[in-house]
Amino acid sequence: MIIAVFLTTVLIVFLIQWYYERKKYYKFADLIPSAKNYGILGHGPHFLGKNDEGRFKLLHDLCLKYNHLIKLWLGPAILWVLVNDPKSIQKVLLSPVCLEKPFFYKFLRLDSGLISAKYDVWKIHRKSLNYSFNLRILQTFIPIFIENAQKLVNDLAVNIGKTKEFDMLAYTSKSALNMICGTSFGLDIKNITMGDDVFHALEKLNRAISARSQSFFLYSEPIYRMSKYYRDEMESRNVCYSSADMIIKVKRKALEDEESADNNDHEHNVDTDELYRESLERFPQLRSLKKEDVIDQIKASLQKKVTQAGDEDMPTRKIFIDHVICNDTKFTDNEIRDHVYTVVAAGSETTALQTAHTIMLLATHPEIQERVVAEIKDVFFSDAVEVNYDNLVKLEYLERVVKESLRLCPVVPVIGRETQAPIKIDDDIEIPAGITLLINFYTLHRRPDIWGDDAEEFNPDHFLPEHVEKRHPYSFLPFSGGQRNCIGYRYAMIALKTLLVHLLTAYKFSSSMTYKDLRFKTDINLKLCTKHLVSIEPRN
Ligand code: HEM
Repeated sequence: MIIAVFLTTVLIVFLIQWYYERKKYYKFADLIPSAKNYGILGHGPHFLGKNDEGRFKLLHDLCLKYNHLIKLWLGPAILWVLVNDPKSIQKVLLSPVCLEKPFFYKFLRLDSGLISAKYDVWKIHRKSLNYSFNLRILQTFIPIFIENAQKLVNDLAVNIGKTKEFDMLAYTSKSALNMICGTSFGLDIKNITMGDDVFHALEKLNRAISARSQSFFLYSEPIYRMSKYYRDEMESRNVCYSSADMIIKVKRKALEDEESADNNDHEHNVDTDELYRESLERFPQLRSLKKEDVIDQIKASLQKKVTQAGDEDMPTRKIFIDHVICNDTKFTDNEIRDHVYTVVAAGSETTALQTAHTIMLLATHPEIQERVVAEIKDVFFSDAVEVNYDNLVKLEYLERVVKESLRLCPVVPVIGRETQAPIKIDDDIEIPAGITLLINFYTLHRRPDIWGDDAEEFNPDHFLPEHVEKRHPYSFLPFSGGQRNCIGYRYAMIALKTLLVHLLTAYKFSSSMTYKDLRFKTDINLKLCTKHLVSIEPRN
């Protein structure tokens, strides 16, 4: 009895102390506005009973209304601060104390993948992987983008003349996955057994992770493990991991074969007797050494020269997979797997969705579609004009169309950061360490005070240079900003433009849907609530 009273008293004292400490720590939050707070339930009841679309819309409306900062309590203990205006967003994204990702990125279970890695791991890996995304490497990908774009055009041909509309995303998804395999892994998807199964596994995995991040109760690992989502996640993860492992195995073998072929060539091509004679002529002092020793020295120095030449060239030479598995990076097997999986997950669905969203915008705006096509015809006026980087840069209107699509449909609509030290957002508010900050790009891109009265309209002229220069540079952030921005942003822009040039040259896209029918929801990425329904007619 005495023990029970004692333990209860200790627990009560502990809870009171915890409550006051927490109150003191979160005092800053009193200065941040919010919608009605339901005490111990926080702001949860606002979101209750809403579907994915409703929750996303509510978040958008709240961020528009509280256009500087807004707080959201998820129950009594979890606080999120949404940072909404370009000036504050710039402060956060450029701050060295906001490079950490919040707890929910752990749900991805990719400890070394760039998206979710802890800051200390991320900074080493990002520096190393930047090499694989430099412009010189990306330009060498254009033939692979073209090959995939032509295949996409051919695949779509079955829909010519059909009255029933088809789902554009189903086609772009496979194409984007093939592109990543071809470019980042140097693989031809036909030669490996990665296809529909990986594609469906990635979708299922995204659904499970997204369901977890949107349900406060599933944050607890033991509770989540009892849910259907956990089983789905593990099943899909196995499929993705075995494909990643296979990619690594195939590439390791190819690199080993290449290396031994190089060595053999090298040994076969070198006439050591000839070199021995030459060396003795140039360096008579070598005559005092044994012939075998001299030849060994010659071979060693030749090998060194080959390696050094390779190293000099290293930053521009290696595609992603060769870079992560080569010995220079010293990545462990688990790290390599996380990187491979991250690039598939981060690079394929984003490119697929953005292409499909852009096609929907053009299908619902025929006059803009015709203007892009006219520009493409101007630049590629004959079959002899190549689709290469320089010619893609000439497509200024297409560039504005792609940017407008990224503005209205940023496929990564919301990101998170965690403060590692206090950060002053404005004169009144200093946010302490350990707080989760969210940035909602979808809302930022639709603020009428930044984009004007036609903020909700699809108007590529929002990106005319005279309009761009009047806006705050952090008003448009589809690829995020600062050091932890999207490593693949140039890749994505080149891939998108190459796909669109081929699609729009081959077909005229139309849809029975109107622009107003395009409603959005988010799981991890920004999705349409409906399918991307279009029909096509061949262009001549
Ligand atoms: C339209 C296409 C794309 C969009 C809109 C996009 C957007 C973004 C955004 C907003 C982030 C920041 C995420 C965060 O902080 O939580 C990000 C990160 C990342 N993206 Fe992309 N992305 C696209 C395509 C790609 C492609 C094609 C690749 C790879 C080939 C890629 C690889 C990555 C990686 C690895 C990160 C993590 C970077 C880091 O933290 O260092 N993305 N992306």
